This record gives sequence, C-alpha cells and structure tokens, in this order.
Amino acid sequence: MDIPITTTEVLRWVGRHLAHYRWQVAGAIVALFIAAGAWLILGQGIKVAVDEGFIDNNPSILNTAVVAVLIICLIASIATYFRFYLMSLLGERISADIRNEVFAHLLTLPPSFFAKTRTGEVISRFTSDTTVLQTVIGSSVSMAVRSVVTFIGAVVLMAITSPILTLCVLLAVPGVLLPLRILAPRVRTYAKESQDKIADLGAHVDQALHEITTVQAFNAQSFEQQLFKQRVGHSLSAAKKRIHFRSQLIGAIMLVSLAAITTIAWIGARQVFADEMSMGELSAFLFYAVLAGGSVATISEVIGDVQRGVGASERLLQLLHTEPSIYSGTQPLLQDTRQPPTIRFEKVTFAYPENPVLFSELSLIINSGEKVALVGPSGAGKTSLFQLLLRFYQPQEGQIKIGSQSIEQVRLTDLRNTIAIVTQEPVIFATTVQENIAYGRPEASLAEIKKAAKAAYADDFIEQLELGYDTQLGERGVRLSGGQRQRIAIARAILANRPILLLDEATSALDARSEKMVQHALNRLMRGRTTIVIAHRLATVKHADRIVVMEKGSIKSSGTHTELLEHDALYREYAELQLLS
Ligand SMILES: Nc1ncnc2c1ncn2[C@@H]1O[C@H](COP(=O)(O)OP(=O)(O)OP(=O)(O)O)[C@@H](O)[C@H]1O
Repeated sequence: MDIPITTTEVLRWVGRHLAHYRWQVAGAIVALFIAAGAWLILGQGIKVAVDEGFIDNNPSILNTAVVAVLIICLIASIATYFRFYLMSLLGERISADIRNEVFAHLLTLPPSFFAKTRTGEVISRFTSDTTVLQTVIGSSVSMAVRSVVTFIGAVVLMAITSPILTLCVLLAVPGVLLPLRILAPRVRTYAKESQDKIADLGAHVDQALHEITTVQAFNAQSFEQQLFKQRVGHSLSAAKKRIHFRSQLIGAIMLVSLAAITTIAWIGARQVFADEMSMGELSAFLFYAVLAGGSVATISEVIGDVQRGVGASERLLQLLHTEPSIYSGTQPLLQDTRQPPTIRFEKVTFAYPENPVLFSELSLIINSGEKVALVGPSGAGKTSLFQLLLRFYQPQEGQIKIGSQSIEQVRLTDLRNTIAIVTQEPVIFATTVQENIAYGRPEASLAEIKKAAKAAYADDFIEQLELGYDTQLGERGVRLSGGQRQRIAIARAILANRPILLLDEATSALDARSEKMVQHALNRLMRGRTTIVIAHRLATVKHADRIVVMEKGSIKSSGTHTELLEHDALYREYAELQLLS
C-alpha cells in the first residue's frame, strides 16, 4: 500500500472536497477578514488614544477611543464566532465525506487486498486519520489562515507607521524561516510514523478481540498484553520524536520573534527620544509587531498540525489509490429464466499473487441444473474454483463462461447476482435474524423471509427466540448454535434465489437431528439450480449427479459415487478417510 503521494495531490484532493462547500468557505473567509481587520484597526485606536488622549492630556478623546475599541472588539468577537463555527462544521463535513469516500472504495477492493493488509490497520486509517483531518481543517487551517492574514495586515500597517522599523522586522524573518525549514519536515515524518504505529495498535486490538475465545482458552492474555505493551511503546517513542521536534520548532520561533520585538522596541524608543517618531506611533507599531509575532508563533504551532494532516491525507489517499485490480465487464448477463446456466472452465491457468501455479489449463463443464460435488484433499484447489467463478481473482490464462458469455465481459454485479454462496463457516452479521436472511435481497417482505426460513428448517427455532425475527444475533452470531447458523445461511441463499449455487459444506459435525435438518434444507436449496458443492459428507456425494476428484490443482477423475469407488483409488481412499467418518 506504499503508493507515493505528493503534497500537490493532497492539496488537490482536499480542495476538491472544500469546493463542495464553497459558500461556507467564502463565509468563513469573510468572517476571518472582518475579525483580522478589526484587530488591525485597534492599533490605530491605540495610536489616537496615546497621542491625542494621553500625551495631549485630552480625556474626552480618551473616552471616545475606549468606546471605539469596545465596538471594534465586539465586531471582532462576532466575526470570530462565525469563522470558528463555519470552519469547525467544515472540518466535520469534510471528514464525513472522506469517510464515505474511503469506505465506498474499500468495498470495491478484492479479497486479495485484504489478504495482504490487516483489517485493523485499515480501520485505524479510517478512524484516526479522518479525525486528524477533521481537527486540521476545522481548527488548525483556520488558525493558520487567520494568522497569515493578520501577519500581512500587521506588516503593511507597520510599514505605513515606520518604514525603517519595518525593515528591521523583515530582517528577522529569515531567522524564523530557518527553524521552520529544518524542523517542519521532521515533524511531518514522525507524525506519519506515529500514525502508522497507532494503526499497528488498532490491528493488534482487532485481532486479539476478534479471537478472544482462543486467547482466553490458551491463557494467552499476558502474552497478548506483553506484545501490545511493546507496540504501545513503539507508538509512544514515535510520538516522543514528533513532540521533540515540534517543541523545538515552537521554542525556536518564539525566541527569534521575541528577540526581534525587543530589539525593535529598543530602536523605536531611541527614535522617540530623538523626536523622529511619536509615542502613539511607537505604541501602535509595537502593537502590530506583537500581533505579527503572535501570528508567526501560531503559524509555527499549527504548522505541525497541518503536517500531521498532510500525513493523514497521504495515508488515506494511498487507500483510495489502491486499484481494485478486478474490473467489471460491460455486458449484461444474458439469462435464460427457464433453466439455470451452464458453467465452463476452459483451460484455466491460475496462480495466487506471489504463489506457484495452482491450476494449469484446467477444464471443467457443469451442465445446466447439474449438481457437481468436488472432493479431494485439503489444498487441492476446490475453494479456489469458487473464488475464480466469483471473480475475486483473475486467471492468468483461459476463461470461465456462464452460458455463452465469458465472465470477464459480464458486469460484475450481474455475475454475482446469479450466484448464491453458502460458506463453510456460515457468516452471520451483528443484526436481526430478519436482516441476516434478507442480506442478499434487502427489499424482501417479512412473509418471503419467513417462507425462506421455513424452507431452510429455521423457522421453528427462530420463532422460539425472544423477539422472533427481530432478535439481534450478536457479533458473528455468537448467540446461535452451529446448525442454527448454517440454516440461517441456507435461508439467506434460498431467499436470494439465484440460479447458481456454490456450497462449501461445513466440516464440523452436527448432532444427528441438526445434521438431518441441514441436509433437508440443502436439498431444497439445490433444487432447480446449477450447483457446485465442496463435499465433506457421504450423503452429499451420493446425491450428486457427478463427483469431481481434485488433487494439487488438477482434476484426477469424475463420475458417480459407485463408478469412482470401483475405478479410482484416490477417491476410495478419500471416501474411506473423510467421507465415511
Ligand atoms: N488467498 C490466497 N493466497 C495465496 N494462496 C492461497 C490463497 N488461498 C488459497 N491458497 C493456496 O491455494 C491452494 C488451494 O487452496 P484451496 O483453498 O482452493 O484448497 P481447498 O481444496 O479448498 O482446501 P480445503 O479443503 O482445505 O479448504 C492451497 O495451497 C492454498 O495454500
């Protein structure tokens, strides 16, 4: 996932998101200018108050000046309210948009991406990086822009008040830029590193909690704790480095700006003594100098945040720039509604990424409505056939056809809409029974859902749950037994009603009664569909129209159960060892 991202790309991306809210941005900028302008005018108020109020001993001018200052403060405060409100909201909105954009993209990435990336890490990028961006856009950027505007305004007014002193101030500018140039890139590097380490933490927590029963059963809590502690240590030391450089940056800039202001005050005071400048002008000048110095300090402080924001954006853009690698075809799938389709694997050669060749010119035809059982030792490539048919992976050579169409040319949604899959470990989502069954057809009515549940022999136990079809099933269906989970998954496939069925039979043994019900449910599910089943039970192979024996990525033989028992030694061995158990 280490795709290089340039700062220009980051700015363009954030700019594109900002453009959606251009009126809000414009409002914030107007508010920002009003607030900054008000502060700058304040300096003129000070000048009048000092020169004409104090020095000329004129209390009425002093009173007017104070009232004017209060009005200016009120205007500045109201404008600040709007700037803050609009910018904070902008931060929230843009991070929400970015979350949606990244999640939508993640859903398009194929299983090969998730096979090499830890989900915990992806989740961390998602949550913590978007939160960083939210803070940066919502507060840091607005502070930085405010400070830049104030700085420019202050310098202009300083130049009007005293060009010579302004020249002295500008001489101090390189002194400020130098630490910025040296230290800011380091802050950015370590900010990125510390975010990476936090992603590691996320991945670790995700794995440990996901597999909590194994962790506890093996008494591995202290082992996990130790590992986690180490990772927390790594993230802390990356953060320490970031903080180290950031503190140096703030300290150095503060030193340079305060030293510059003191020197200028000293030069200015000498000018006042020499009658080259009025007291009011010096006061106003110093006010502007402090304002400018303060702005530079703020910029240096938030520049670290902005660097963090750029780092976070880079990481999010890396996710967004990860290509799906499987592209949808453009043709609609031509379907004969009267009969289920034929599936053809034609001279398919395939290797998983960075793996040796698994299938070499493999050919297999599954006829319309046929029920084919795949058997063979572990690692023979049975599941991989499913993965190819669903286009989770792409064969290097050869093609797979549904009916007369190559699946590469067919729209991906159409292809997957014709296939229902029941996996070995039934997948249950942390939601209600009803939503679990309707997963492949969310628009299904309750009556249809119940009908599917009945056909899957699941209705009885569902009705006995405390809230029936509205019962929440908990994460990964922890509240159901193995057989119940399987029947929910079968009900889902029945409701989805797709002409091709891919079934990976569970290896885990169920008690005789559950087993029988699951078998009945499966038989009903297979009726009228083209079915490929990875078989682990004798009953399944006996009922299959044809059995295909696989070994090390190739098809060894095929035939009915009796034929194979008679002629095929591998099948005989396999049947004795696995299927008859
Ligand atoms: N995502 C993957 N990346 C790399 N190699 C993989 C991947 N999935 C499977 N393999 C490899 O491909 C080979 C075939 O695996 P496959 O899962 O298709 O076998 P199988 O016959 O279904 O086995 P089982 O009955 O144990 O599930 C194995 O050697 C396996 O290690």
